[in-house]
Order: sequence, then C-alpha cells, then structure tokens
Amino acid sequence: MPVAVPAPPVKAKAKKPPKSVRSVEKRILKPLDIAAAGGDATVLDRLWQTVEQRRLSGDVNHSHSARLMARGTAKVAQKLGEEAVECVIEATQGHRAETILESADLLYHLVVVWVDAGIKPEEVWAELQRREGISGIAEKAARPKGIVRAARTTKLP
Ligand SMILES: N=c1c2ncn([C@@H]3O[C@H](COP(=O)(O)OP(=O)(O)OP(=O)(O)O)[C@@H](O)[C@H]3O)c2ncn1[C@@H]1O[C@H](COP(=O)(O)O)[C@@H](O)[C@H]1O
Repeated sequence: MPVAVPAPPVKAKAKKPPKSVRSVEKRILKPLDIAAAGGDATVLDRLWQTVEQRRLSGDVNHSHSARLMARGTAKVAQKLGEEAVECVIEATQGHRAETILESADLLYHLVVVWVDAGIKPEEVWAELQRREGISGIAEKAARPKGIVRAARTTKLP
C-alpha cells in the first residue's frame, strides 16, 4: 500500500511593494548613505549661490534656473505653488520616500523664488532665529484683533 508523502510546506512569498514605490525608494538615500554624504542645511546656502550665478549668467540654454527666471516672477512663484501641492499630496498619503523627493523640489523652487526676489538666505535665517522660542499659540493669542498692520496682514508679530 503506497504511503502518502506530505507535501512540503509552501513558503509564503514576501509581498513586494509595487514597482512605482520601489523605483522611488531606489532614488532616496539609505541611512548609511545619508551619514556618508554628510549633508546638512548649508546646502541651501550653496544652492542659493549657484542659482544666483545662473540668474547673473542668464544662460537659458544650459540652466533650468535661468530659463525659469526668464519666464518671469509669476511663473517662478507658480512653480513653487505646484511643488508645494505635490509635496502636500505625498505627505497626506503617507508616502515617505516621495515626500523626501518632493521636499527637495520644493526647497529648490523656494530658493529660485528668493533669488528672483533678491532675497538672501540669511534674511530668512534671521527671521527664523527671531522667532525661536516664541510659541506659535502665544503669538497668535497676542495678535491685535482686527487691525491690519503696515505689512498688510494680521499675521506674525
Ligand atoms: N535642485 C535642483 C532641481 N530640482 C529640480 N530641478 C528641475 O526642476 C524641473 C522641474 O520640472 P517640471 O517638469 O516640474 O517643470 P518645468 O520643466 O519647468 O516644466 P513646466 O512646469 O513649465 O511644464 C526639472 O527640470 C528638474 O530637473 C532642479 N534643477 C536644478 N537644481 C539645482 O540647481 C542647480 C543649478 O541648476 P541649473 O540652473 O539647471 O544649472 C543644480 O546644480 C541643482 O543643484
């Protein structure tokens, strides 16, 4: 009488994330690569210098920044808005890797806005530093009610 041989256990295959997610994950740095790259926020100052040089060169054939600024302030600002919305969409959906990529796009386009407007990064750093330690809740509560100040806004001290 033949002996029934039990079938080998079927290994559950680990589910791969979809191709689109894998390709985005390949594009962002892994923690060890991030440490090796040694990047920090000073990259924004260098980026500003590069974009400012592109503005001065006006080389629309070789520079995306020069080409964008040549299209005018409204276009420069519009691109920032588009990148902001893309970042919001990815963040809202909890797509971490995509949010990193969109954040980089957003910061680049913010720097182009600064260069186009003649704003130096240190002016923004100074404003952030001035706000350090000021609770947003306390600041909002202390705002004068119904008075539109010289800056044409009721926001910010
Ligand atoms: N960080 C960036 C950066 N991030 C995104 N991008 C470009 O931004 C563009 C965004 O593409 P989109 O299709 O959204 O926009 P678009 O081409 O303006 O098209 P439309 O909206 O007009 O249809 C792409 O061409 C990206 O390559 C960037 N281009 C340049 N930089 C930095 O800026 C430096 C100077 O670049 P150039 O000015 O090109 O020399 C580079 O060395 C980088 O450090």
